[in-house]
Amino acid sequence: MGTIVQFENVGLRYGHGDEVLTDLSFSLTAGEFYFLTGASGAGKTSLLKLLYLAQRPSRGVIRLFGTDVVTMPRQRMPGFRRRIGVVYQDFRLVPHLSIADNVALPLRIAGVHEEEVQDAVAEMLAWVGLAHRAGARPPTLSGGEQQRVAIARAVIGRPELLVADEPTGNVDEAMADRLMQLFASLNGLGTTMVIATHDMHVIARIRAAHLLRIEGGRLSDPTGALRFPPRREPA
Ligand SMILES: Nc1ncnc2c1ncn2[C@@H]1O[C@H](COP(=O)(O)OP(=O)(O)OP(=O)(O)O)[C@@H](O)[C@H]1O
Repeated sequence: MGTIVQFENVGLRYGHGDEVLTDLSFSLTAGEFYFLTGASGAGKTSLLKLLYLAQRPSRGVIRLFGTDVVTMPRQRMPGFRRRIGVVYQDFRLVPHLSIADNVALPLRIAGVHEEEVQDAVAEMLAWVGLAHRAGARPPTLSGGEQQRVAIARAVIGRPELLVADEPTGNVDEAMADRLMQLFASLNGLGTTMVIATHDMHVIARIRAAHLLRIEGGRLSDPTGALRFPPRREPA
């Protein structure tokens, strides 16, 4: 498996403040499962934003799918973003669209045939336990339900890279287990996973996953995934 993400001496500061991410140099291997942990404010969301191209670094090089995305012309960004599924911490659902239409968005943008879209949306909504709410608008859902819609939308297009920010933060343990099964299946189909979470129960669900930890804007690597060839164990 090749390298899907490569950071070289990356730093990030917001405005004129101190660097919130410092000297990040690592690469992620395609097809692997990574958890990102760290205390509140350590820089997890900032690192994920760099990964899904919502933020440019203040210094350093980031290569995604083999291309330097820092110097890449802006007009190429949307093509790259379509290869990445994102579960945002604040969900970012489109409030005036039904849940089914929110989940369908990535497939419609990709020009998938409508019949196929309908089947895939029905399957995804059933998986996240929201088939009965398909016609509802996001503002009428609970936080946990909105989170499940956001996950369904992020995974439906089988992205090459899935980036998720605390994706089980608003659901109970049984649903968290179910969502982790969904992530494991997607990973089994070849998607590289990067999931920020505080939840050790969730981390324990994926035995083959690598753990990355951010402390004070610096990355450490308790499982050695970044220094040695990745382990491959059954999930
Ligand atoms: N848009 C911004 N402007 C200025 N500072 C920011 C901005 N976003 C984040 N920060 C600062 O960057 C640091 C890292 O924040 P970040 O959101 O990446 O942490 P986190 O590990 O995701 O935290 P949490 O677990 O609470 O979501 C914090 O000190 C935060 O205040």
